[in-house]
Amino acid sequence: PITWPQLNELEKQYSPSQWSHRMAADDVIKAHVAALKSGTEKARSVAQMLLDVPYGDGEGEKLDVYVPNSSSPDVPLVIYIHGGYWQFLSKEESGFMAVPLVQKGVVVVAVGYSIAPKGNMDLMVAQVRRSVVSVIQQYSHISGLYLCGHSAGAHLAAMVLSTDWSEYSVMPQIKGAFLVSGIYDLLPILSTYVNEPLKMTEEVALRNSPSRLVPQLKASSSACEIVIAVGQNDSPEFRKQSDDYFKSLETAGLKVTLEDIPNTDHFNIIEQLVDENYHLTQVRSVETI
Ligand SMILES: N[C@@H](CC(=O)c1ccccc1NC=O)C(=O)O
Repeated sequence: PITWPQLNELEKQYSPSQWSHRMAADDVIKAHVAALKSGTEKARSVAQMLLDVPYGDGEGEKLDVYVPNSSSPDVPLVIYIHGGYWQFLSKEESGFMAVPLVQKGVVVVAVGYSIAPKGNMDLMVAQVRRSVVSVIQQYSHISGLYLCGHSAGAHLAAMVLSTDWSEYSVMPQIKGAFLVSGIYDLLPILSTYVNEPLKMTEEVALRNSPSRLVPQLKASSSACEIVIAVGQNDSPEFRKQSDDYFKSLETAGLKVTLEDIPNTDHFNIIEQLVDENYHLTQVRSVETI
């Protein structure tokens, strides 16, 4: 069980489990992990897949591909980047949203990356960027590439959109990005418990904050349709992170919308993507197909 040190106000703002209206903090995290696990088991029982496909030489550099049965080559592909504060979770419980997508003929890729303390922020950002390059090299025939990330994964997805691809062998054209309950400015978490395993310096936090890379995003991803989603019951600070990032992207002239999802918290906002009738699943399907 997770023990709660005294949290100061900022740390409480950055403790998503403290804000759920459904359950106590420990229970909401347990329920979240259980939902992700059972959803991924279900996806693995219904979809064809390729597990542990390497995208680099590093130990954690593997991804899982969930493939639709109707194998037309010209299909959309969604890369899902899991959350967990850059220190929890893995691709092993990140195939949960594959079911409604695979049924609609979409390929879903769950990316693994080296969480802290093994990995650090620079490495995780470099890994997800390389995973995207590897996917388009292997699936060059796809009709469109989409990114979806939750929480820390939304941060990493925003960093992918903000990549200067000139140092890479290909220039990914990402058609849509679905950023769910993310953190886009890393400076506020520097002084919190979240940074204990990450050990970010201010310099690291600055260069890995999507909020400071909007000009690069505009240069690399100006055609991308971006949806920023946040839960009604996310903390005020999390809601502000989404709101501020939305405003800067909008001001920069990007194609971006902000979805404020009623009756959801930081955890069930993404868990419910297993449900094809859920509002966000519908939004995402419209974006994707
Ligand atoms: N201390 C954090 C823990 C947390 O965010 C978390 C823990 C386990 C698995 C996932 C998590 N967060 C988001 O995906 C919290 O208060 O929610």
